[in-house]
Amino acid sequence: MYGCNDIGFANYGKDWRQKRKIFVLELFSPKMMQSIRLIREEEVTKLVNNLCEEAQTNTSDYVNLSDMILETLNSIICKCSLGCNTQDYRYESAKELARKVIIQHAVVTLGDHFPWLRWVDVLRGQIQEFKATFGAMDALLDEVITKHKKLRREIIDDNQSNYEKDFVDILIQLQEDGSHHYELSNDDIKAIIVDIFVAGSITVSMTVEWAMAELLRNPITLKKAQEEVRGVVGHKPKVEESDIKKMEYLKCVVKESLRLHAPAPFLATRMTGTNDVKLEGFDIPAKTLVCVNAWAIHKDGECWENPEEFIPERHENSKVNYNGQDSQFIAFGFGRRGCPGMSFGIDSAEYLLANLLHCFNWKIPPQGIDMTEADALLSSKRVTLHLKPIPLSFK
Ligand code: HEM
Repeated sequence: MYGCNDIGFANYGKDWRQKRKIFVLELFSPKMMQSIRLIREEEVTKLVNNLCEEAQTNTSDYVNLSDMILETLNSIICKCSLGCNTQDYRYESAKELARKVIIQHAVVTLGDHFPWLRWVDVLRGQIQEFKATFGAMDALLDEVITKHKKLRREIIDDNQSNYEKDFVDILIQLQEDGSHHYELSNDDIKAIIVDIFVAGSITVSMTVEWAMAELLRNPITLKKAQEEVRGVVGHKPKVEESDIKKMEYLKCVVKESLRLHAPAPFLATRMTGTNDVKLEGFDIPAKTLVCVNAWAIHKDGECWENPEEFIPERHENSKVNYNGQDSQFIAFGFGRRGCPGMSFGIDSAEYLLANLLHCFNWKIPPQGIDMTEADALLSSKRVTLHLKPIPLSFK
């Protein structure tokens, strides 16, 4: 999309550096993180309320928790990016399109492996489907940018400086001010927003989904995590963001979920430098494209004891952290290409999981939980997670 003019698919260079700088310094600045936190709290409260309602109205049914978590993340990302409220028709279309873009990004077609067989993808209608989704997303974002620019002019004319900005507002402001000595086109703005849609919601929702699945299969671990969360939150009906820093075990649960089920199993491909290198007995010629398999590294018996087992305790007092400096744990990648949405991703996963553990007890369906991974670019669950929520009373 947009000629790979985004962050995730762009080659190294000035363009990529500038966009990444904008992403980190402007969109996820400490000030923006504050308004993102409020949006997150609002959407997670909505999820908790919906689950309570489901539990009361459909007493015999198991809810599709995977879908409900993804819906919550999509709402958070759409609100942060476009700022539209739930009454706005664009909000629903944006959420639906974001869902389609995510699914289609993860599809590997025959033509991706064998470019001369691209015509088969055309015959199957896949290319037309991708183009239709891209066209609809592009048109929607054009409309969003036009409306935001109009509103911005009215706000400037009225001398109001203190209005709540979303990501599109910030990008338009940078475009008009020429900040960072960089000319941001409308296509650049759209490409950055699509990156956030694609990378921001499914990765986090998969982390929470796998964590819930693992916990429900490990009752002792579940009990330990729930006792910690409930001990910290007490009789309050929901978890506050500030509670999370006291939940050491919950943090280990999220980390272990990311180890065992890294949402992005393959990192961005890298090219080795201009010299040949020798690594672990292998000769790697200069300028070789290298594909790093985080999934395999996270399950390597030389790095991890009982690598296939879900053991959050292994992270207690461990020096291995998220920043990719320890090559055995690279869920967010490493180096200059490492994930710029890491803090947002971890905070969101921890906050969502804490609320699910605090507000409900959970029941597994009679057929159990299928832990098979889907065969795709993202290691999602092949079968969505269905559970029955049993709400707790905090009166
Ligand atoms: C649990 C959540 C997440 C995980 C596990 C994750 C994982 C990753 C990984 C493995 C990469 C490739 C890094 C590399 O090759 O070294 C990446 C890149 C990226 N991620 Fe994330 N991510 C998460 C959340 C997010 C969020 C919330 C956003 C945005 C809101 C985001 C935006 C990006 C972008 C833009 C890139 C491309 C960076 C570049 O190429 O310079 N990610 N992510």
